[in-house]
Amino acid sequence: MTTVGLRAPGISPATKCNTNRRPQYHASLSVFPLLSMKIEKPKPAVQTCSVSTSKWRVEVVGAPEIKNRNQELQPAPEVGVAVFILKDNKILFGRRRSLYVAANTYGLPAGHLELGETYEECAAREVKEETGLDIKNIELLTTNILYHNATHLHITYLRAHLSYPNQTPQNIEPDKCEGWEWYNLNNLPEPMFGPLREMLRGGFNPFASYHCEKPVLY
Ligand SMILES: Nc1nc2c([nH]c(=O)n2[C@H]2C[C@H](O)[C@@H](COP(=O)(O)OP(=O)(O)OP(=O)(O)O)O2)c(=O)[nH]1
Repeated sequence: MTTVGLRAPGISPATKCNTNRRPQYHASLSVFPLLSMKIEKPKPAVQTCSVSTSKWRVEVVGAPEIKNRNQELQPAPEVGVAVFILKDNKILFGRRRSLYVAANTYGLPAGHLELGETYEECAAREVKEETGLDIKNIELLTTNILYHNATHLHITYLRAHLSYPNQTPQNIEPDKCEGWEWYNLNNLPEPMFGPLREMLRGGFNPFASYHCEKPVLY
């Protein structure tokens, strides 16, 4: 297991990320075809919930800092998404204005999950709200766990393509973002949101194929 240091702007000091996490979900029943024939899988009672299991899952360790603070704690972790929108060989980035986390850094369209939403639905909604773009082929990539001051974030990264290739991004929330631009993977904008930079500089390629399982919650 390799553990590397991670110091990210906007993220608590003395953070570390584990870049070699094992997938947390087991092989699907299709690995055992005979067995799977005998087991009648129950149908999901609720909508499928998707969880990424890629090796690029990053855990930014800072939990003690949060646990040891008795005040100002949030009642529960925040759950959100960030979306790599891919066009030809480019990715859409925007520079955030001064907000609490990720202030003044370049990042992806992102936002928090609303009650009852899947990650994919959240991705499509946040992208539309922030850029005006419609997206398709929405796929899970990985989840990062971040601790920042009193905040505990679970951010799932997805990727998607434009529904209509001629669409151009609009800066729909100018109070939050300076504007959106396409960047090549070998010419990424700086300063970039720390955990995102760690992934990309560490070799994560949002264009590549990754094996992401989609377990069903019953
Ligand atoms: N903007 C952005 N945030 C990211 C990225 N990666 C990542 O982990 N985050 C985290 C930090 C943010 O606190 C969190 C949610 O994004 P956000 O702060 O832009 O959310 P928002 O205000 O637009 O959304 P909402 O609360 O209105 O739903 O996601 C990224 O690439 N871009």
